[in-house]
Amino acid sequence: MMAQKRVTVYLLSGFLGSGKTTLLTKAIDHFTEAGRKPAVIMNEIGEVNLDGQLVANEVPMSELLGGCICCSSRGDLATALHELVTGEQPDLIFIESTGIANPMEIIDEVTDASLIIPVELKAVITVVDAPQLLELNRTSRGKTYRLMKEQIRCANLLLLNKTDLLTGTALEEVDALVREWNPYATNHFTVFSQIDMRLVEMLEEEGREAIHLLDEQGSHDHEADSRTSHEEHEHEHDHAHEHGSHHHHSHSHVMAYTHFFERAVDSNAFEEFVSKLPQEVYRAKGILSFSDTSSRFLFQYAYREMDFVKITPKGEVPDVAVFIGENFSRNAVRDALLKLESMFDSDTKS
Ligand SMILES: Nc1nc2c(ncn2[C@@H]2O[C@H](COP(=O)(O)OP(=O)(O)OP(=O)(O)O)[C@@H](O)[C@H]2O)c(=O)[nH]1
Repeated sequence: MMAQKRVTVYLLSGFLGSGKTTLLTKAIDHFTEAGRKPAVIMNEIGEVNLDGQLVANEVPMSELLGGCICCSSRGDLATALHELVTGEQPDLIFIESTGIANPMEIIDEVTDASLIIPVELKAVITVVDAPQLLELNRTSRGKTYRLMKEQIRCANLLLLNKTDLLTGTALEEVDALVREWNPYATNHFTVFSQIDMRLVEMLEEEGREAIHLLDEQGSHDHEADSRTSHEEHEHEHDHAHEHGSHHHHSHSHVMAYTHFFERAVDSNAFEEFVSKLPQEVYRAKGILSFSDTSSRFLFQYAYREMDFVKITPKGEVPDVAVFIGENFSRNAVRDALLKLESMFDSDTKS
């Protein structure tokens, strides 16, 4: 069966007060004007949603208040996603996490949800409070600093925000620091989170192999999606530095690839594929039908261990697997899975 249309999910990450809500309101305006329907999941540590006041009333919004998504009971976020998708049929959903959230936990929860709800996490956008990061880097390097590092590391797109408060050399310093932590994302200096929203649109297109959106304008330099070797990255990285470019685009820093199976695959062949996953893929999960078993299985993979549990999903759930990692080739994983699917051309069980 063809996979049903998925609602794009973007995770907005960044420390307290970095400029996430400022970005969110701009993104909502942009997508609404472009004729698309955005929805929002707001997570606040406090009991009231103040940021929500800044979002236009007609934008469907789900509020998770009184705690951080990453520590609250698992399932709240999935419930919110489910309600928005079924009740509002949005085209895209922005999740604004609290500034203290560990993004990996949220990525994990959204990708878990994507196994049973038609959503797909397309990218993590992290807003960095550039002056604060610089300050912490020079002084304490404590817990906040480490959290900011986590938020930066898992981003596909990085906004180095509040640059109006920094001088030229400080900008270079913060840019170098962030690049060291995450050479694969694109960095953009921003004031009041002002960026070209086509960069956000491009993240959505990426999964569909349409990565040349901005290339048509001739203004940006993209690496091909299939470039995966470390050397090439290093080269590109150095190259970008030589030219002092702040537009280092890399599309291999994929934090999630979602594969929808069109047919059942052989269980042994699948196991072998999983055992050979590159080590950059550190997490995977899925719901699968195998050509050689009668039951469906929930598949889990973490720290190079895999696990299969028989399940009977409730409702219509497609065969799907999500791969999470840093800097792995989405194409390589996809091609290997397509090959598994075509192993038994006569077997069309789904
Ligand atoms: N000077 C300066 N202030 C900014 C910039 N971007 C945002 N701000 C201000 O910083 C404050 C926090 O911005 P928000 O967008 O609410 O930040 P947030 O990340 O959503 O904050 P939390 O929801 O508390 O995590 C607001 O007063 C913004 O007006 C910037 O580029 N420069």
